[in-house]
Order: sequence, then structure tokens, then C-alpha cells
Amino acid sequence: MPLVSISNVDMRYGGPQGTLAVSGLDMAIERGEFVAVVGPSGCGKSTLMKLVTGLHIPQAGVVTVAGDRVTKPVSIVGMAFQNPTMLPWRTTLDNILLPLEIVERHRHRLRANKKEYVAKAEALLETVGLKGFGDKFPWQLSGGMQQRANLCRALIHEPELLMLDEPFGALDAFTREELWCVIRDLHASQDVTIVLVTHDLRESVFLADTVYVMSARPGRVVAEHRVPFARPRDLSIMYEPAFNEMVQKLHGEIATARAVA
Ligand SMILES: Nc1ncnc2c1ncn2[C@@H]1O[C@H](COP(=O)(O)OP(=O)(O)OP(=O)(O)O)[C@@H](O)[C@H]1O
Repeated sequence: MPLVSISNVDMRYGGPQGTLAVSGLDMAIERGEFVAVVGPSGCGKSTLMKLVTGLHIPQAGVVTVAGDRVTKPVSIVGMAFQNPTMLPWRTTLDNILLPLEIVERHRHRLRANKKEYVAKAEALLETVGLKGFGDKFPWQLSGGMQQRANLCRALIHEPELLMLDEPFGALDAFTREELWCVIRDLHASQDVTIVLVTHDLRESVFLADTVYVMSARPGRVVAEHRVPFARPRDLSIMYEPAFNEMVQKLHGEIATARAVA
């Protein structure tokens, strides 16, 4: 059974006459898979994220996560967005622990095993290359470092599913590539399923096992590609012709999706 299943989903904003954001959306995401979702602007990529995390409930069709129909926010999911939104008055470590303080189920465990969770946050910081930065405040970190810490915060409760909505969009090209490697390594080491929404086609091909292409609004899946490159992948793969051919193919499909809109 797939970890995430989206079957024939319609999502409309603003009542019966409102904007139909996605229509007839189908997707099946296996445990451990790394999925990237690309498509023209406004095609419903963020809507898809909100449907899977239970922030929106569709008017038609069914979304299931780990076999359960999604009817409310899903607890086995971690999320990271373009802007890290760390709380400036808390240290990086305390920002990472924040979800555990907020979610009732974790709160007791955090109180009982604070040391264990601090050690876990520190281990995550080390994994993303921020060893020793836990006591710094977010405003003392660069944008790339904040996004690394943000990833730790999304992973602190050991989610089965990590949803990333344009997490690297605000970063410069070099920092972005560094973070691709961080995500690649997290996926390899953390036993987590990842769904990444992105406008960056190279990012999608470098990171994903499967790339879904969505149509213009109302969004639905118009193409699904298996990425054939073996793991672990090195950034140098981006200079290989087969990599660039795949990026160009995706580019062409999105241009077509935009044109038929
Ligand atoms: N709360 C809302 N009320 C009305 N319309 C909305 C709402 N949220 C999104 N939409 C519309 O639904 C469509 C899909 O939005 P969504 O944010 O999912 O697209 P997206 O693919 O993530 O966009 P982008 O690529 O620009 O980030 C868009 O046309 C948007 O204008």
C-alpha cells in the first residue's frame, strides 16, 4: 500500500463558484520514495501539499496517508517552506524543539526525556552541517543556515513523511546546491519519504526518484517520470547529457501545460 494516495481529488477555494485549484488529481507515493512535483505557476502545487497534510480537505476524491483517510491535520508529517520563520527570541536548538512543545502528544515525552530530545536535535544539527550552532539565535545565522535548521525542526518528531514547499527558493545558487546535498543525505540516512514542490527542474531531477508534472490550473498530473540515475548522486551528474535531456524534457512539458491553459 502506498504511504500517500491521492485519488481523483478536486479542491475548490471560496465556495461552489470559487477557484478550482486542482481537479482529478491522482498520485501514489511509496514509502521511502523521493517525489518532486513541478508545474506552471499557480497549478496547485501548494494546494497538493495542504491536501496531503490535512490543512485542506478536498470537496471530491480521497487522500489517504499511511492507510488513513485524511480528514484533519496529519501528525506523521513534517513540513518546511521557503521562509524558515524561526522565532527570533529562541535559540536555534529551542526553535528545533518547538514542535515537540506545541503538539500535545509530544509535550509529555519532551518533559520526561528532555535530554534525549536535545541530543537528537544536536545530532540532526550535525547531520545538516550545523554542529555547535544550537545556542545561536536564528538572526545570527545566514539564510542557508536557517534553512538547514528549519529542516531539523521539520524532522525532530521523526515524521514518516517530509513535505518541502520550495524550501530553497530564496537562496543563492551555491547555497541551494549545498542544501540539495543535505536533503539527499537526510533522505539516505533518515528513512523518510519526501515530497518536494519546486520550480527548479534541475533540483527535481537531482533529488527525486519520481517527478510529477502538473497541468495549469485546475492542476492534475500530466506526466510521471522515473529518474533513472543511480544513488548516491553527485552534483557533477548535472553536467551529464542524460541529466540535461531530462531537464529539457520537463521544461518542454511545462511549456506545453502553460500553453494549453
Ligand atoms: N485561499 C485561496 N483562495 C482562492 N484561491 C486560491 C487560494 N489558494 C490558492 N488559490 C488559487 O488556487 C490556485 C492554486 O494555488 P497554489 O498555491 O496551490 O498553486 P502553486 O502551484 O503552489 O502556485 P505557485 O507556483 O505560484 O507557488 C492558484 O490559482 C491560486 O490563485
